[in-house]
Amino acid sequence: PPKPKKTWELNNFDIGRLLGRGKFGNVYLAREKESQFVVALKVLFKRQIGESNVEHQVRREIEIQSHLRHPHILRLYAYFHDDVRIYLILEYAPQGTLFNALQAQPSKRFDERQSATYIKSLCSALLYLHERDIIHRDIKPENLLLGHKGVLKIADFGWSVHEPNSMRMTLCGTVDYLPPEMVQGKPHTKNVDLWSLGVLCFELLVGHAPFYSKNYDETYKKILKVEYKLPEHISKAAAHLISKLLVLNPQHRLPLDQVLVHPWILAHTK
Ligand SMILES: Clc1cnc2c(Nc3ccc(N4CCOCC4)cc3)nc(-c3cccnc3)cn12
Repeated sequence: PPKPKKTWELNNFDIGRLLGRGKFGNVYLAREKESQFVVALKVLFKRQIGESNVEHQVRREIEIQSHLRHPHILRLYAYFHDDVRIYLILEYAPQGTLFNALQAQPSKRFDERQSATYIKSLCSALLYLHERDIIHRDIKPENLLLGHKGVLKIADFGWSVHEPNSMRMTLCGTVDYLPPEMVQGKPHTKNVDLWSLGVLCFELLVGHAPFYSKNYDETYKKILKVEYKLPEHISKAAAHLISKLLVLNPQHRLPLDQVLVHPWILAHTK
């Protein structure tokens, strides 16, 4: 990876194809000219950031992300800016988003082995983040990338990027993953990640989110009532784990270290 130079600039890179579009800017494939090292270059427009009043969030997210080192967290190598844009030099994930991979499945879902492998990887990344009091990583398929050999990487900076054609993005992103306490605007703790983990586990195995419905209000109602139905094909062990994560009271959700040793995870991962 590019060694931390004192400053980087745009002409240090050859810019390749568009990888994805975001609310604040786009992500491009890029290659550092000297080292020929391939990266993803995320371009954020200062004006949009200013207008949305998220400068402090961008700064905080960059500060956090640049210090994280974990096999299931996408690296932020460095960043630079000009008068119009902020550029993030990120690890390139060669197999794209989990959202894309899910869509590419003929059945639109993963089998138990693949799903449990993703959930286990995510669990270890979340443990690493929670140990550093970092929460709310906004885990959903759009924000999870697949690296070399399909290894899962949390890739979010607090705002999601989405496929040019992903239907699910709304003005503030999909609400499918919001836990009850956030739907009700209560302060959120790191247990929000346990809820989102349960939503993701459901979506990987079933092919759609548990509280998915035609509009926000319907979804909110279902979330607050924890109203979801599991299809027949879901195993008892998977159903049990999901039921221990999609719990209204944040304190009663299964802690990450217990998720890692849940029978469903142990049965389907090596
Ligand atoms: Cl940050 C970051 C690092 N690497 C990526 C990446 N990598 C990536 C690889 C491969 C393919 N393709 C593989 C063949 O089929 C077509 C897609 C796409 C993206 N994508 C996104 C992104 C973001 C938003 C929407 N969609 C993709 C963000 N990334």
